[in-house]
Amino acid sequence: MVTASAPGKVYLFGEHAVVYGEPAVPCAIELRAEVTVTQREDGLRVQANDLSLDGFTVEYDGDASGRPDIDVSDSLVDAAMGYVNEAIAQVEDAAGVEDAGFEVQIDSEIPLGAGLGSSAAVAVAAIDAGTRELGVELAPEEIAERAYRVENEVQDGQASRADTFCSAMGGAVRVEGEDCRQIGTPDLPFVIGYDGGAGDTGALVAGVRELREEYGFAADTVEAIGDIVRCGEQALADGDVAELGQLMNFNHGLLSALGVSSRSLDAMVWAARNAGADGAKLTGAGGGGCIVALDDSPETITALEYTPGCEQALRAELDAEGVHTEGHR
Ligand SMILES: Nc1ncnc2c1ncn2[C@@H]1O[C@H](COP(=O)(O)OP(=O)(O)O)[C@@H](O)[C@H]1O
Ligand SMILES: C[C@@](O)(CCOP(=O)(O)O)CC(=O)O
Ligand SMILES: [Mg+2]
Repeated sequence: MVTASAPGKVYLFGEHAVVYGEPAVPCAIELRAEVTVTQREDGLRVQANDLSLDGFTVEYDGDASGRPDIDVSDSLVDAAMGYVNEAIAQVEDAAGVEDAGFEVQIDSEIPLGAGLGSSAAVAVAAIDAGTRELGVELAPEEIAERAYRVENEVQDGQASRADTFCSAMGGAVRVEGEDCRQIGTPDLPFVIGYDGGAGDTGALVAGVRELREEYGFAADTVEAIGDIVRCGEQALADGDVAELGQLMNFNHGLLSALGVSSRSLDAMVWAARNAGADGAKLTGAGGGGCIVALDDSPETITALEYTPGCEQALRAELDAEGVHTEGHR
């Protein structure tokens, strides 16, 4: 039995545009997904207590159909189970085995589909735990690359390496295409506002792709997000938190123009700004879920808690720890 954990993340800048080769800067946060993998005689058995479909907690055996016995559409089931199933396929590929039997248990502090990278954290931790259970030890960079393949597969060939590299390595990272590196940052206190909702990453990415193909100015908007990231790198190097906040605000406006914000995300962004945060933007795919604010005032959490549509507000520290095992017996 091996347990591994990996962190979620917030995007300082660059989500969506990173899918088209622009740079992005995600930062790992101290909310983690823990995955325990145990070899078993036959088949795959998954226990995911935080994942519910149609009100049912998901627990499934990889029987002939490979599907849990619940009354929801195939596409919803595929979306829910895809990350774990593909991660196990990567484990088998890395270890050079076929049809290994596994019991997989997932315990996660990261809300699902909320832009905090739960899918990447689960994929990264599952690959680390699964390969170690088979006696294979992968470098974090290889775990990141294999977890990227998981996201790319589940998101229909539309994923960047940003979430998975960040989750595997920890800290702040810069990702541009295949160029992935860790970067230093000044002390960045984050406040997260969560509306209790979720967005469908694959569908939101596809929506941006269509806009980008249809309108030149949407393609320009994606490029402009890349320009913001390039300015942001200088602000990070200078430790200029006020400038970082300003750039986050601009980035949110451009994401909104690309159609991936929502009423509750906008409300939380404005509440944080009005309470004195240096800047605020949605994080991740959008549609619903979380905003991240660069917090300069203790009032920001309270202001968010009183914002209609906000279900939870919390402080989140940068997590320097990427994927690691919790115990190996
Ligand atoms: N605790 C969990 N247990 C099982 N699957 C999970 C868990 N957390 C995330 N996932 C998988 O990740 C998907 C959400 O990923 P995604 O839509 O990319 O949103 P995000 O990465 O922003 O949380 C879920 O539908 C599920 O397949
Ligand atoms: C929209 C995107 O840039 C980030 C998605 O993040 P999340 O899954 O919503 O946490 C997609 C990607 O980079 O693969
Ligand atoms: Mg995701």
